[in-house]
Amino acid sequence: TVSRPMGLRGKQQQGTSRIPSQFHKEERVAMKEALKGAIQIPTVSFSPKESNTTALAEFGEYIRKVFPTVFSTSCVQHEVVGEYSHLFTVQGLDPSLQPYMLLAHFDVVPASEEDWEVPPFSGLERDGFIYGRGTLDNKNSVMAILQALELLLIRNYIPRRSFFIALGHDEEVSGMNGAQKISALLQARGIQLAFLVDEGSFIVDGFIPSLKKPFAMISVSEKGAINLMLQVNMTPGHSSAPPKETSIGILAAAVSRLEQAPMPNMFGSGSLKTTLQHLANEFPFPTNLILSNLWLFQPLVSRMMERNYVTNAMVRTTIALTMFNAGVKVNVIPSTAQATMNIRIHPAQTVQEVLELVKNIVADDRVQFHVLSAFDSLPVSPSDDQALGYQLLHQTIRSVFPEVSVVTPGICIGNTDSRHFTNLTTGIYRFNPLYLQPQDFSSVHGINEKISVQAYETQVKFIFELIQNADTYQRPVSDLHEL
Ligand SMILES: CCCCCCCCCCCCCCCCCC(=O)N[C@@H](Cc1ccccc1)C(=O)O
Ligand SMILES: [Zn+2]
Ligand SMILES: [Zn+2]
Repeated sequence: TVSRPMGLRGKQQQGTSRIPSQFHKEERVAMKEALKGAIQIPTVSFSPKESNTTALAEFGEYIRKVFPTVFSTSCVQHEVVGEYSHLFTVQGLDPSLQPYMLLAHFDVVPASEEDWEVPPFSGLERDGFIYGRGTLDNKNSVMAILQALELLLIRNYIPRRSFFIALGHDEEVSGMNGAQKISALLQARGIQLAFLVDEGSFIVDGFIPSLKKPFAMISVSEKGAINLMLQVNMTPGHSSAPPKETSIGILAAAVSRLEQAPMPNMFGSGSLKTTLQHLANEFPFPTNLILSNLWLFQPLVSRMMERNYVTNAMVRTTIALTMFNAGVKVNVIPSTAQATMNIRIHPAQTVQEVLELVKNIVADDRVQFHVLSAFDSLPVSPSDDQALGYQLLHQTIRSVFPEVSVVTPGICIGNTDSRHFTNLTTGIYRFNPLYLQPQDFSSVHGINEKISVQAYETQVKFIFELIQNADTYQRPVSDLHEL
């Protein structure tokens, strides 16, 4: 499918000429150095209660220093929210246009020095790549958004459509103090957004072996989640005379049953089916035929999707055992054993349905269930011809990445700060304008996270174009006739 963005025409905004996304050599050097400096500030979120607050504050000082025009232009207002997060309001010339939001986060997950080829907070450049924690998740977006705005303002660009830039400081530990407070603040001000763009998907390359060409996936929803703790209490005692069953044994058997019984495959009622239908013609024979006839081959394709961890996560609710605690001494049988799991809910299921399934699989009354937190999957944002945010992303992908022939809606298997903004818009799109291969995906929250200098420049270019495209949008002619 060579899909074209509908409803957008490449017209210039009246009175303001389009600014080409070409950057001088000095600007390109400055932009990569600015990213390196951002990586060097260890803005680590360890837990909801523990983060490197010195680094979070330093980051605020840093962006003031490297983006002076953003902070000194009268059409841009800046506020600190929740102590460390940042909200920029860029006032456009035309108040009749509904504002949008660009969202990103600058906290990062921890990184242990010894496993990396280069120190994770060095921002070192090697063979055309900048290394470090946050280069893909998500300081690249934070810096690229501010960089693009800085460059537009330096060129005297005045936006027509107002927009917000929200930069969260605690996304990696749930976003309750950053994104959620920004959302509440804007709601109190009566703001409704036309759409919002956040992290969460990419131009994906090499995740499906027979698909040789990369394609852009814009995530229009994200999975729900449950953090669930299972606990077994039994009588403690001397290990020399053990009972037939212990708290540890009972709990281990319960979690093993969960691992052995995956949740049902929901391929038929999920967005991966739509994604694959968009991609059908990109596959060689006979896969193209199979994907074009899912009415017949759905059972086969749904099983194929289970073979890879990422596509498996797109077709079902997954359960990851992440913490297991019991016992304090080698000759003491402990009274309590606890296992904590992180469940990611497929949009076709609810929190309640999943909890019921889990209870039925565990099927042991001695196992207690403690729901630590839970939320359903996020609403599906529109991706039709009239969906402004989706169409603007589509248009911008086609102009900045002309080699990418397919743009498709998809689902984000992780959670993002964007989930705190459902009160402000129905158009939430998760897309990072970067190529992502399976090895890059492993580096996110893993080791040797890196971004190529060229990819970062392209990300800046993408946002530079997106902001201008948001100002030149015109409703399709067919729509106007209906008025
Ligand atoms: C046709 C199929 C093709 C396959 C495409 C493969 C695409 C792979 C792209 C995957 C991108 C996943 C990006 C996920 C971003 C999630 C960010 C994140 O880690 N968020 C945390 C947030 C969180 C939530 C709650 C508590 C603490 C943190 C997360 O754990 O989800
Ligand atoms: Zn992230
Ligand atoms: Zn992350």
